[in-house]
Amino acid sequence: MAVQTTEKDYYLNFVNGEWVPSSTNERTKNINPANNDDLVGYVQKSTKEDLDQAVAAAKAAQKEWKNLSGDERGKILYKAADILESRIDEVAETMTREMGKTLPEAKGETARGVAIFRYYAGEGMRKVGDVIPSTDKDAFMFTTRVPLGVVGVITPWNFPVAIPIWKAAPALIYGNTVVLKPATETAVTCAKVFECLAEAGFPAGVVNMVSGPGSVIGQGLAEHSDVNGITFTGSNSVGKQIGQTVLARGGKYQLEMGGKNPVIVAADADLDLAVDATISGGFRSTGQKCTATSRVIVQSDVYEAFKEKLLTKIKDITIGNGLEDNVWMGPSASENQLNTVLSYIQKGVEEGGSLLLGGERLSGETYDKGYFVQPTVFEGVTSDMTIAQEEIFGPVLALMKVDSIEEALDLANDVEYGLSASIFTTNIQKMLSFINEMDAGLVRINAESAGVELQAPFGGMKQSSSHSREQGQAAVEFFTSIKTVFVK
Ligand SMILES: NC(=O)C1=CN([C@@H]2O[C@H](COP(=O)(O)OP(=O)(O)OC[C@H]3O[C@@H](n4cnc5c(N)ncnc54)[C@H](O)[C@@H]3O)[C@@H](O)[C@H]2O)C=CC1
Ligand SMILES: O=C(O)CCC(=O)C(=O)O
Repeated sequence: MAVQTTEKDYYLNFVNGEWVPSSTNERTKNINPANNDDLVGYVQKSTKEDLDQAVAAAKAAQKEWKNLSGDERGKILYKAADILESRIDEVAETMTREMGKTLPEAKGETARGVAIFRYYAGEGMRKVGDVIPSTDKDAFMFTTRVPLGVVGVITPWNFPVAIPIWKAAPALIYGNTVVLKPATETAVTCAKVFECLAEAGFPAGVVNMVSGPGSVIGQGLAEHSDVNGITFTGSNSVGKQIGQTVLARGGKYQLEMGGKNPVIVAADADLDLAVDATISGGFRSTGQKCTATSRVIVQSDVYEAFKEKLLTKIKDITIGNGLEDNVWMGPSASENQLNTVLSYIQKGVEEGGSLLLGGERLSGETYDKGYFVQPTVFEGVTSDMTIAQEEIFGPVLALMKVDSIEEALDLANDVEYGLSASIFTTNIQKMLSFINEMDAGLVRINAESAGVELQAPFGGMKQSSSHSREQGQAAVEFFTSIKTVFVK
């Protein structure tokens, strides 16, 4: 196996079992968003020609790969898990340097990647179909599943290890081959995951990675007639464009997009628990999760008490370079993302929200070379304001006061998204109303809005997804087709 770099800090594409530069040899420089003097590495700025080579390799490898037994494919996934586990510290440190989340979070995410590999490795030994009684007494009818073929995987920068793995691992175990386009912002971290895949011994062409601009490599994958399915996580606008492109050529697609996730705090809630979960859900990963809490809907009886506890605790948050001990929140992942967050904050003020805390870019010696923003809390936010409707992807909470749980539920549902939602209450009737009435793919009771478990289905309602689900057993629905067999 060729080594992954031609020079220190240069990361190549992985195509047909080899590490290769892009055909133009152009690169993008990735720096640490906590300290822009820190160079993380250079990644390939690939072209359509590079992509075509990867797709051709994946297509050529697919038949032999699908004809292995599930157990044989699973053994390679187990090996990938072991290799990633042995490199957890290095991969996590790269993640922290490349996109800013704190080292404990990055380690947790890498460990989750290991567990996802193992979960899907085990899938190779599980049932693939059902026996269905035929109306003909002499016939035998059953279902089996077949892979799609070549799967294009387009991933974002906010979970640079877990998302590529939770899409690629099920694709592979069910017999598909993969061409993955990582977000450029975190393509070094993804290259390290691919080093693990390269070492695990996948046959040439089964897994490929091509980095480069979304408009060229992402759009190129969506348009490619030899790519049978596209799985995407990222922004709503790009997701919809991909969906339309793939649909137009009759391919299969799966989109996981934004969220505008509420937490409801009922009058009977354990307020300390609700405060901790709101902070964790809203500010971990600097608010850059599609499952992040962004709207906090509080019953008026406990509004002032909740607000006081929340603001007191937020003031204790330590902000800085996520590699340092005792730092709880890192920077925004890029200058672009920081500017997006600051512009939403400005809009919040202009549209009449009251800024209770934060709202500024952090400055001073620790912060000037990075993209740090203060944890920010608004109150007096109404549903018609931009910060109550659009995904911010930053550490910004909007407090909204309501008189009843019915009003809270109406407000919680009054957005175009429906990914995740939480309620804090000790009352069983309120829990049940919330479970029934909340339009979200993930509803959580007395727990923060983020917190996806790899063995459970994950995906959103309304504009948050293509109405499909990924992870857990649900993944089989996207990555395979059912074949109904009738034997007589
Ligand atoms: N649902 C989620 O988990 C995520 C949501 N977002 C949201 O999107 C906003 C913007 O973040 P971006 O990184 O710009 O997201 P994005 O949607 O532009 O990027 C996601 C992936 O799509 C690729 N891509 C970009 N343009 C493409 C195109 N025309 N065709 C095909 N692929 C394309 C990107 O290179 C990346 O790999 C964030 O502020 C956040 O609100 C971003 C990342 C993850
Ligand atoms: O909350 C999580 O663990 C997953 C979030 C996610 O899928 C995302 O932000 O893209």
